[in-house]
Amino acid sequence: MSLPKIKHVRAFVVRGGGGADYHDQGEGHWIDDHIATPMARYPEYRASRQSFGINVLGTLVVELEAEDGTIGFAVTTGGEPAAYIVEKHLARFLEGRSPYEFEKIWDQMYFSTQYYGRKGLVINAISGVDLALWDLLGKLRGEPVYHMLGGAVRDELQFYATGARPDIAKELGFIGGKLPLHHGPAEGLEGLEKNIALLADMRAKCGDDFWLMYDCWMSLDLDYATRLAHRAWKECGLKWIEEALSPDDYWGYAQLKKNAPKGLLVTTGEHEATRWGFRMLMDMECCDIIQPDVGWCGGVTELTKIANYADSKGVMMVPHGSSVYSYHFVITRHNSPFAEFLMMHPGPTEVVPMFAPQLLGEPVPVNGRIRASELDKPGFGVELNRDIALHRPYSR
Ligand SMILES: C[C@H](O)[C@H](O)[C@@H](O)[C@@H](O)C(=O)O
Ligand SMILES: [Mg+2]
Repeated sequence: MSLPKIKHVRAFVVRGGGGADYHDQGEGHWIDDHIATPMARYPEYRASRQSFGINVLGTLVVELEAEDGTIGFAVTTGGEPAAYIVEKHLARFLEGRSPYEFEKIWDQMYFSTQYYGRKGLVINAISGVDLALWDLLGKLRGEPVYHMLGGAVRDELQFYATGARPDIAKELGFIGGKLPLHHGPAEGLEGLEKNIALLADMRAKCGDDFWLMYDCWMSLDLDYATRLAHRAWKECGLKWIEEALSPDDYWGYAQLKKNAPKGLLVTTGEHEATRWGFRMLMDMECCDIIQPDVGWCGGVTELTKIANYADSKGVMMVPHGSSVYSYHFVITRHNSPFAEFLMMHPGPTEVVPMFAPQLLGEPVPVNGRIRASELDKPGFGVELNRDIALHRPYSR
């Protein structure tokens, strides 16, 4: 069965914030409210992650048009530099090729950029192209991506919620709430006590059975992470400590996993990339759960390799919140028993689509769940909102 070949590759950026670069939010949003980061050692960059540029890249939209006019697309984080890489470097490996050649296309995109890529922005760009390719495949075949990945292993997805209000997440039916950590080592013991006090307050509001997690966004050192882990677990029943250390500190994570109290899970991976990076995390026994972002780790083609290796080692794989791009994957995996939902409402006091306004038809959890049948649309089941300000900086 042959399919129309890929005719055009286009890379757009979106002006006006929000969307796939979900840290690009307005004033007063919980996601930019004094959250601990590696830059918090500089007081001038402590109050807001936007102050040091967390939102500097912006959204990348990759669009693939087949010979018959069918379009597949995807969004991820990358903005103009990623658009340059797509148009000037990666497009040559797609135009004139069959969408079925996603393995060879991925291989050529990765190894042709290896001399300057391997992680970060380049792999974000490759991920965006790969996701658009899977969307195009599904649109051409009239199949949802999850069918092409092997079909659902359960009837529904269940979600934990990331945001500043786990108490509200519980009322909305989520299975857990992941809080952003607010204070890192630069704020000393006083900051640690504030971290514990906030968690204790949420534990009192949520009761003993509701999962509570801390997301540390790479902000800690091993000693602080060890102390936080023990106190948060013992005093507040923390379920997991996430991304405590620098993604490059595999040795630190391996030691943190040894230091952590039995019963507390150590998780990381959203800023890791490719099968090789995740093999390092798993072979060095750095964590209990790997958390790749399918828009940053290499796309579906690479996440399949990462997830299979995790499955063979008995490691859970719960992707970092990436909307439909992770939902279609998680529903097909036994070692992905639940998924993340990033609460993009400013409070957050209500459930709103993650990649709004860019995606039309984006499903959202109801009572903390999305039924597999809601994903039964071709490709990733969403359409690009063409009323937004799309700009193609490197048109050819
Ligand atoms: C809430 C965290 O600080 C990040 O903003 C979040 O995007 C990421 O770490 C996550 O796990 O959702
Ligand atoms: Mg995280």
